[in-house]
Amino acid sequence: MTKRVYKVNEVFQTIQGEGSYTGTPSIFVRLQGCPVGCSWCDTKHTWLIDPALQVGLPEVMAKRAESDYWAEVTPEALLSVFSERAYQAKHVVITGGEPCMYDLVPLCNMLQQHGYTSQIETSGTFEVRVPEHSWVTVSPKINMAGGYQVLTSAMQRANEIKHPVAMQKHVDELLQLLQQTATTDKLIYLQPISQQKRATELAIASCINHNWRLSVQVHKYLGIE
Ligand SMILES: C[S@@+](CC[C@H](N)C(=O)[O-])C[C@H]1O[C@@H](n2cnc3c(N)ncnc32)[C@H](O)[C@@H]1O
Ligand SMILES: Nc1nc2[nH]cc(C(=O)O)c2c(=O)[nH]1
Ligand code: SF4
Ligand SMILES: [Mg+2]
Repeated sequence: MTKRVYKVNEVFQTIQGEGSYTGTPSIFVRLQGCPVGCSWCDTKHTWLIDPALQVGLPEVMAKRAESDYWAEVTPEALLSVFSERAYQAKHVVITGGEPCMYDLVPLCNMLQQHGYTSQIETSGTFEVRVPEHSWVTVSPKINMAGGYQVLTSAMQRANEIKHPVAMQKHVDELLQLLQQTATTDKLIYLQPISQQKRATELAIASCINHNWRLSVQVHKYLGIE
């Protein structure tokens, strides 16, 4: 039987700042662990699962800053926290770390049973184990140092593809991946890496050129989580 327990780094309510749900009040559940190793990753504190850094859910909920502490949490305990905190958002974004290291089916089904929609933010380097009703955002990490490859099945399951870019090489890699995986029917977003001016200009020009969409990490411009 699937073990219904997840290693959680943080839980918070904010506005979704990326992709097609941008602007949607959302509860973020950030899972611990990612082996992909993107040099520009903005959540490096989620990479390692250090057994010495396991704490309880109350300690995770009490965090005031990013840290690599994590807690083992069941879907039921997460729902209790949502109601204790009186969260109003009905959309739950499961991110990480790399959330697809986990079987997300029990969590997403439980959320749906309680009236929440779910969205997964994934690199597409693990099999995507989610129910059909979950919205899947694949942010492909092409030929990362760790040897991680984007799975064709993840590209096929995606509802949207959101590709971080800083250089023309990143745009070319995306074009090649879309061709290789015969991806023609997805929403495609380019997301400038770390709000750099040149990355943003490149993303704007490439979006216009290819008729893709722009995603600018709105939360970082607003200074919110
Ligand atoms: C931190 S990742 C976690 C989920 C999953 N590991 C992934 O990569 O999709 C969430 C999103 O942030 C993007 N991201 C991470 N660091 C970024 C940065 N410095 N600038 C722009 N986007 C970034 C990722 O590409 C991904 O779309
Ligand atoms: N506001 C907000 N929107 C986000 N969209 C994706 C995020 C992520 O880290 O996966 C993220 C995040 O960390 N904050
Ligand atoms: S796959 Fe996602 S969490 Fe992992 S290193 Fe890359 S951006 Fe960060
Ligand atoms: Mg983020």
